[in-house]
Amino acid sequence: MAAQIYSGEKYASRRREISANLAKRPEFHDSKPLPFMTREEKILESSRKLTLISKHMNEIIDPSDKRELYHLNCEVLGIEGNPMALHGDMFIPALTAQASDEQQEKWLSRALRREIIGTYAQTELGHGTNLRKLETIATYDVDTQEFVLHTPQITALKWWPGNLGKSSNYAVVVALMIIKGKNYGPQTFMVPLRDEKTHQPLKGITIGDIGPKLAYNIVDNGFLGFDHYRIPRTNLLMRHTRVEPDGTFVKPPHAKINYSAMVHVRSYMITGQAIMLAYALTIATRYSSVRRQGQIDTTQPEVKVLEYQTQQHRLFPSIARAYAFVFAGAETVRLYERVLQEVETGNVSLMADLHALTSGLKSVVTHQTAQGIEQARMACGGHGYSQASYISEIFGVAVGGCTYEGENLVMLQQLARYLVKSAGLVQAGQSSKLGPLVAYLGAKSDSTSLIDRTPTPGFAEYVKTFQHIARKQTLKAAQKLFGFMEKGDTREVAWNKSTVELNRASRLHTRLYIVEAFVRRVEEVADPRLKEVLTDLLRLHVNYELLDVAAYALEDGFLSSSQLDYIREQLYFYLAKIRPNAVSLVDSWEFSDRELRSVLGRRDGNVYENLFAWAKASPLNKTDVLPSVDKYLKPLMESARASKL
Ligand SMILES: CC/C=C\C/C=C\C/C=C\C/C=C\C=C\C(=O)SCCNC(=O)CCNC(=O)[C@H](O)C(C)(C)COP(=O)(O)OP(=O)(O)OC[C@H]1O[C@@H](n2cnc3c(N)ncnc32)[C@H](O)[C@@H]1OP(=O)(O)O
Ligand SMILES: Cc1cc2nc3c(=O)[nH]c(=O)nc-3n(C[C@H](O)[C@H](O)[C@H](O)COP(=O)(O)OP(=O)(O)OC[C@H]3O[C@@H](n4cnc5c(N)ncnc54)[C@H](O)[C@@H]3O)c2cc1C
Repeated sequence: MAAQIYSGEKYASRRREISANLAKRPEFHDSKPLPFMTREEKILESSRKLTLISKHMNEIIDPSDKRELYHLNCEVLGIEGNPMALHGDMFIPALTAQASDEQQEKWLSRALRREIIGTYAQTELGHGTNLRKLETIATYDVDTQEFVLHTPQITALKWWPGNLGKSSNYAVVVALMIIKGKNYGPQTFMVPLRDEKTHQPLKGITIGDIGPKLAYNIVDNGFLGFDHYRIPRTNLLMRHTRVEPDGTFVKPPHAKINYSAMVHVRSYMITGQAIMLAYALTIATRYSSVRRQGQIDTTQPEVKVLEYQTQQHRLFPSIARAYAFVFAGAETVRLYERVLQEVETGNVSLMADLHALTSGLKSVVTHQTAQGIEQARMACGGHGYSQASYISEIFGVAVGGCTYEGENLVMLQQLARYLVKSAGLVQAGQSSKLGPLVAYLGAKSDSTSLIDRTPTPGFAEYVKTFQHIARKQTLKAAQKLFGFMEKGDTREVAWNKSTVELNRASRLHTRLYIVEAFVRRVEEVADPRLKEVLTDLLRLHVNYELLDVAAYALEDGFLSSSQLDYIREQLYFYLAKIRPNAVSLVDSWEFSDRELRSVLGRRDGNVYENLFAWAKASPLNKTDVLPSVDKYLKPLMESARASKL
């Protein structure tokens, strides 16, 4: 099963080897539990381990293999980030996709050798979503052939970029490019921020950390201001866009080609989110198979809480989603790598499809992941609320994904733009022009769903039902938009009046895609035992997801209430059927205890002993009497006692 999750036996077994190798190297382990450290201690500890990784990486992994590096980072550095997180996630991808060969020789090679540390500085105090209204300006000075970077007002301060505050000495900065008074929109520049020897900020740069966040606090998200700060013309990233010495602008082959670093993260983060969801479910499912509370049969001992149907309903559909997301994530990464290669040859035809797909997936997956993690925390009762479970940190990191790389409701609208265009083609009788991701929009629905109308409905009946729902909502939302426009609204006003419906269409389209990705993967599985378990999980998934969106199919009679009853019964049947395999389904992700960092979710199942040992190690228990008691509480009680006398 691990080979299914990790798209092949090779990487699955490499993960095991890497974990086994690290188990023998105590210097790579957390020196104490992360929840017992201050933010400063965590940053120090993470930097220590980062240095070790840089020194010994070649002994443990093939550093050219992104997935091996990812696993090494998960084991050693964990999810709370590290001082070079953005260096790998965005700085290097931005240089790879946007720097010219010459620029890559100058900077990318140094970045890859970790001679310099970089980040991606785009978002500002006043603007994150609307990139066209960024306020940092890069004005071209033809005389000196330099760009002058400037922060004209407080809202133009860069704000949020990861590792900007304290760790990075370079950044790919996004600024509005002005040449001879003309605004050429957001462009990307390579900008030195700190002296390479002293790490002091360079003259003209104001820089620092933005302070603690909900989670992800090892990362020093930062602020950055420029005071007429000059960089050479050749620091504009010029793989696709160019500015000649005389200020002539040479257009890229696609207007949004400079957004590639964002598309990179959106493509990869689907898998990252699936893994965080699986972390939380591993913890909660293991704990639920140890925790005993209450009885189902009063003549029998107390049961494991995993026997309760409500507990299964709380956890198992999310287990299915974690599998679905990791399968969909593998597809987005493949498409991203393909598009990256095609763009190199000047073919930008798939950029819009990739953008639409990743915008929708990013939004749906992060939202459902956060929901699933929070349910997993609640499924652990009181102990879920303790940081010993580590689920609160997993939640905090994962839920950030709803905001970063494009706020979810905004990104759903990006997909909606694509869907509306596709609906326009259908309306114009040009369905043959629809791309493969939306070809179903041009098909005709059956009059009713065939679920429950054939002896054992296959996945095709479910897929057709999801297609019907997504198609109906897309065409309806597009019709609403077109209707407002016909009545005289501008497109923008009409769009704003239709966005709740449009975003619904985007979610339904994306959920259909996720179901299809799951079906595609299960169909490929050859091993019959594995296929049976995955088929059960997929059946749980399709029934659960369909129930969740059934209102759309009930309202036009595509599904009847008796079919809905059938779907509910199927769901309950598969909850029970999956129960014996539940722990194996989470164990199949093969997370080591070190990677999971959860006292509650350890493989040995000694929950109570481990919790007690953890509590005893809490910094507060170092002394029996805290200074706060000596200083305040004792005098308070003493004076209360004295006044009573
Ligand atoms: C490897 C990593 C693995 C795991 C990660 C795990 C953890 C990560 C941990 C922490 C976080 C790390 C980093 C976080 C970083 C950041 O957050 S960086 C900042 C990200 N910011 C955003 O995402 C901003 C969101 N806004 C936008 O993207 C854009 O402004 C916009 C909303 C898309 C609108 O852009 P714009 O105004 O320029 O465009 P429109 O006029 O609305 O649209 C014009 C047409 O362009 C098309 N378009 C837009 N973007 C793209 C694209 N990227 N590719 C292709 N096409 C694009 C758009 O669809 C329109 O097309 P049309 O409909 O045909 O006109
Ligand atoms: C953990 C974390 C890490 C980050 N790392 C980086 C980084 O490394 N580099 C970087 O540059 N940035 C980074 N960011 C910033 C992040 O990308 C932005 O916060 C994000 O893109 C959202 O933009 P915003 O903050 O401007 O939100 P806003 O756009 O202000 O959103 C506020 C509300 O307005 C709504 N809204 C906005 N526009 C529209 C619209 N057109 N239609 C309908 N509703 C709208 C949103 O849906 C939301 O409800 C990070 C953020 C976080 C939380």
